[in-house]
Amino acid sequence: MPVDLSLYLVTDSTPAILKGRDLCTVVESALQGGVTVVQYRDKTNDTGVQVETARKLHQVTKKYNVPLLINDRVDVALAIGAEGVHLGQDDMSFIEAKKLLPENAIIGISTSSIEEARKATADGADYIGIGTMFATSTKTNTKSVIGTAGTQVILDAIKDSPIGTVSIGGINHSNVQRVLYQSQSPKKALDGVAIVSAIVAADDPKASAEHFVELIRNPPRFAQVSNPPRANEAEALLNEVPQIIRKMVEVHPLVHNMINFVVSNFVANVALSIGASPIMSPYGDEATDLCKFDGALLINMGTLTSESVSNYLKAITAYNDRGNPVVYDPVGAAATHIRRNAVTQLMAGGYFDLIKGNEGEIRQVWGSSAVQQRGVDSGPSTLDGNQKAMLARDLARRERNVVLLTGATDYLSDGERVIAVENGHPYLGQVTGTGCAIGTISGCFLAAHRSDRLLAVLSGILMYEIAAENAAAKEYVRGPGSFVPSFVDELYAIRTAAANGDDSWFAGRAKIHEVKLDNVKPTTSSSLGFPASPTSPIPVPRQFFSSTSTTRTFYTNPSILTYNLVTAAIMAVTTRASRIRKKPPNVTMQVTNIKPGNPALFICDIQDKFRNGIYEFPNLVSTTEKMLRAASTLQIPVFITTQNRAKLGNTVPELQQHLNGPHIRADVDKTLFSMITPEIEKLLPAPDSAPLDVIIVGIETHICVTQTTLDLLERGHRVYILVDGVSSINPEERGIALARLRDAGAVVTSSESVLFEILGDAAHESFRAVSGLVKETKETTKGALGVFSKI
Ligand SMILES: Cc1ncc(COP(=O)(O)OP(=O)(O)O)c(N)n1
Ligand SMILES: Cc1nc(C(=O)O)sc1CCOP(=O)(O)O
Repeated sequence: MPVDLSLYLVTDSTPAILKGRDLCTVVESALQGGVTVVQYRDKTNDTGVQVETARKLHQVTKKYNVPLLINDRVDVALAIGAEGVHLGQDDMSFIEAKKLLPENAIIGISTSSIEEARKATADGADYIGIGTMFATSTKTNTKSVIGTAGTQVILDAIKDSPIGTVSIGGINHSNVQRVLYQSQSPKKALDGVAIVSAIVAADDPKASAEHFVELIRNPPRFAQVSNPPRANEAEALLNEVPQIIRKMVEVHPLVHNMINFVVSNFVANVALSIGASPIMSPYGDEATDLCKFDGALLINMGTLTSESVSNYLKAITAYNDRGNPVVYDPVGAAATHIRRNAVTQLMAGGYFDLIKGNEGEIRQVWGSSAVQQRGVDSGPSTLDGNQKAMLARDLARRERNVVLLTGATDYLSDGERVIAVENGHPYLGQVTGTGCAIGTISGCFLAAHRSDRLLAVLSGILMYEIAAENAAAKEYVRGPGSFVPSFVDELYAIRTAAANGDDSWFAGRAKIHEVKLDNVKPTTSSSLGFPASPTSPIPVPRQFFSSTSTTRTFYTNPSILTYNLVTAAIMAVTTRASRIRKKPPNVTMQVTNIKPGNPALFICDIQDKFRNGIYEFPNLVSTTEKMLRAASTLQIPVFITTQNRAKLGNTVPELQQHLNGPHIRADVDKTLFSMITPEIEKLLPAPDSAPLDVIIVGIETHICVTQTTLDLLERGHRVYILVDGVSSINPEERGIALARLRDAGAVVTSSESVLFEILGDAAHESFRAVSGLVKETKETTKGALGVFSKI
């Protein structure tokens, strides 16, 4: 039965959301506002009350000719003759529900991965709920937060099916248009959004629903129509650049900079010199007024503080709502946990017309957990030109915006066209703020010319980099110091020439070409949990200086640290262990000082049935519990297996309470001895991504732990076996297995040692929490080491 999913209301009877009001009254008000489907979701009342409430709700929904679906409970749906049900992955299966329900009943299934979506599609579900879009306090035990990027991947995977789709989780008036716009894959879009709190908790559910209807019907103000490709795109663009520069000078746009304090003055001068009007304001609330000048907003997170992200989000919302351009410069995106979290929050919190960064930053935004950035330097480049072009294109395609990946060659893409720019001068890489100023300049051009964002940003880059070349060529410029005033002068000179209609400064100067990627495979995601980046696992040093902002200065509060160019040592350690079963003695291993920079925790078969047989089982459980708690604090992905669960029982109850949360990536029952089952294999990073640092605990050391370790080493991952976290029935087997695995290339270490290696620094944001945990568990740690350290 075709159903209009566009505004799908999911009810909630908890006092925090319903606020003591009558559910039927709230739902009726929402129906008056335009809700198209209602799902009765009741997690608190018992069956009798649910049947009674559902019956009353049904009277209401029937008046509006809107289907009523029942969450989880096929029996309740049958009892009241509801139009259908919504089932989660742990509820009655689709097949069973189909047997019980009338032929034309609507059945929706919750999905959060490609596999679940494909299965629901193949089974014949009417629609899928795709979630969790954004973290939400309405439901805190959701499996994974997948955002627009994850949703897009799922939609793409089922693009050939007519199945209906709705997104759920954290959707409200300020993000609904972005959700619909950014999650759209080329061939399939969402059919609607499912909302709980933004309607049920609203003071006026009718007005809330009406507002949603209005927003859903219209594209966001920042939506772009893509321009048809032209035969000679680079040349066509170049023909337009001078007039775009003239336009920017005439418009005299306001550029609102939320920028790091180190470069603020320089950037303001650059903006003035090109004819724009800069304002530096880190105060989010001010954006409500500032956005009315219809200029651009720049978010540059170079000197992030504990208040920055909330201020940025306020400003982004104000500019997004007004449809004014927002530029994101994720300075030092991969450098620290704080910055990585900030990237996640900001990417989920708003729309960026342009994301601009060096290779390391753009890779972090793409989602690679492999990126290790030192300060805000890009770090050693691991991508060749085509790969950078592809990364810029694929990020722009995914986010439906424009991406500028800066470096000796800049790569600029709107998801279709990719333009490489080779202008600039090495002095730019020697002056603090020259990279940041590109973000500001781009904002000015985006504000002045909105119909083609790629052309706008390209015009800004060319003005900037040609000015740098002109400045460096002056005979009085002897180095970066004298370069700066000359550069500001040259920007001003181009602005003046442009204002006078003189384009001679531009003739023959632009060094750009279009990069054709027709035969290059897109950047792929091996799974939603581990978005792959097109990187090689072994970084190679960069050979050249940056022309723009590959290298930047690392600012931290309160002290300012400066790291210079790309001289950082490369911490590439190759673990090449061969699986002995397959390839006898040809084993090479050069691990010297590896650090678990990309950790994952593997918990192997800690099941009830083994409790009495395994040597020192309680000690093994206490170490595992500590590691699980630390994993939750540090958000380390966790993979769990059980061996033949039906026969040997579940993971022991002591650990169950720690097996929830988005960091729990898999809980798989297996018959294989190795944990690397097909399900888990699919969740591992793609072979061309950076390896994992897998920490293993569990049983038995010489069987499942051994085979898991060998499988991981064979795939190029690094493995850390915790002596105080693995055991066997015969204690002697432990020692033999650990010695063998160490020879094969694994690191045999202790839980405490690995935790402090992950922290690396007492200044780590989680240091207090983890050291507190270590202190709290010191007795059990001592007990475990007492029995397990004698290998
Ligand atoms: C439209 C829609 N999508 C997803 C869900 C979540 O359902 P489920 O996974 O069963 O979780 P609970 O709702 O039971 O907590 C939904 N209810 N509706
Ligand atoms: C019921 C539900 N299911 C989710 C999922 O991710 O499957 S999120 C969710 C709650 C959505 O509530 P709100 O609109 O208030 O954020």
